[in-house]
Amino acid sequence: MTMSALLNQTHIVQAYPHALWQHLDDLACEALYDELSLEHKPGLVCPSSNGSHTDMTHQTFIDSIASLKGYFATLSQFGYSDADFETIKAQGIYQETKMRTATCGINTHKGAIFNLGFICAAIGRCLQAGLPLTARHICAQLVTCWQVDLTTRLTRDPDSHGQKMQQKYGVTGAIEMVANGFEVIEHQVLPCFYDTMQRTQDFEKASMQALMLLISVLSDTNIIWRGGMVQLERVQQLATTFLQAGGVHQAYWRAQVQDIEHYFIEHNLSPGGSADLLAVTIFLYKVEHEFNYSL
Ligand SMILES: CC(C)(COP(=O)(O)OP(=O)(O)OC[C@H]1O[C@@H](n2cnc3c(N)ncnc32)[C@H](O[C@H]2O[C@H](COP(=O)(O)OP(=O)(O)OP(=O)(O)O)[C@@H](O)[C@H]2O)[C@@H]1O)[C@@H](O)C(=O)NCCC(=O)NCCS
Ligand SMILES: Nc1ncnc2[nH]cnc12
Repeated sequence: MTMSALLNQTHIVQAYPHALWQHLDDLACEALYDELSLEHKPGLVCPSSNGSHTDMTHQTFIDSIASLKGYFATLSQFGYSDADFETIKAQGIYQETKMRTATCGINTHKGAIFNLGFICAAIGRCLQAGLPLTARHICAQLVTCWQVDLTTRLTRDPDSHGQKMQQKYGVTGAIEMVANGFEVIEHQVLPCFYDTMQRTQDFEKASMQALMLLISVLSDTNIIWRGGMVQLERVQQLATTFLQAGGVHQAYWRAQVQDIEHYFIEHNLSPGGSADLLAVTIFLYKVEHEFNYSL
């Protein structure tokens, strides 16, 4: 980021704070919408398919995203004003209740409320500290400000699917992902997204390549919940094979993605954690892009 862009960023937060929080809120909701709009996501809800889900549709997700509007602005402001961990947590819990009201009780974006919420709080911290809004700085702020709180002060629900899978198989899940500052996104998935964008200029391809990379490396507790470790390893292998063969850079990549999609549906699997982290990747891309080049 150039010095003039950094000055602009500081100037904007001081001169137009509400416009900035609103802009971040819009970008986060857009990222969720981009994730939802991507077709042929294996096992996930897409515009033309409910994937492996019987209780939610594309409209359920649209309603869910609508219920999230404003939350990301609030979390960014909380980060900027150095709100304490309990305040951030209470807002996340409140937002989960709003989401469930909007979706008639269905869990659409529980993971995203947590992941993207903390990313926004970290963006607020960066703005307060005068740091450029890059993935590196945002992820570093997360670790510095909240790693200890996340690992020691967040009450774990022994009945959640994620915690049950951690107890049973010793895998890490959503809490560790945030507490470790989204290491896998900063160092692998976001660079993969940029690389694919640069090579193809195609947002759909970049999103699919990033999603497949996420599926290949993540201990996605949604997959484990429905299919155990055996299915987690199988789908990680399917995604790895796809990427090693060239991923979306192959001529017939769509046919291969559809084969993977069929496998997920046949085995009733859904990579909900990977979907959330695709939205996080897209959001970081949008933030880096907007704040480094547009201001
Ligand atoms: C802090 C919590 C997120 C605690 O999480 P916990 O460890 O208790 O696990 P879960 O409650 O099971 O939820 C975690 C959600 O995170 C996503 N996820 C899964 N694996 C990973 C991973 N490795 N890394 C990051 N994120 C991951 C995933 O969310 C998505 O899937 C949900 C849809 O799933 P669906 O297939 O419908 O599954 P279910 O309805 O659960 O079951 P079936 O249909 O299969 O029967 C959807 O939410 C996606 O977003 C996991 O679900 C949090 O629970 C918590 O404590 N919240 C309270 C608020 C709070 O403290 N907030 C902090 C401040 S913001
Ligand atoms: N598109 C999607 N389908 C199912 N679960 C999800 N969790 C987050 N996004 C999802």
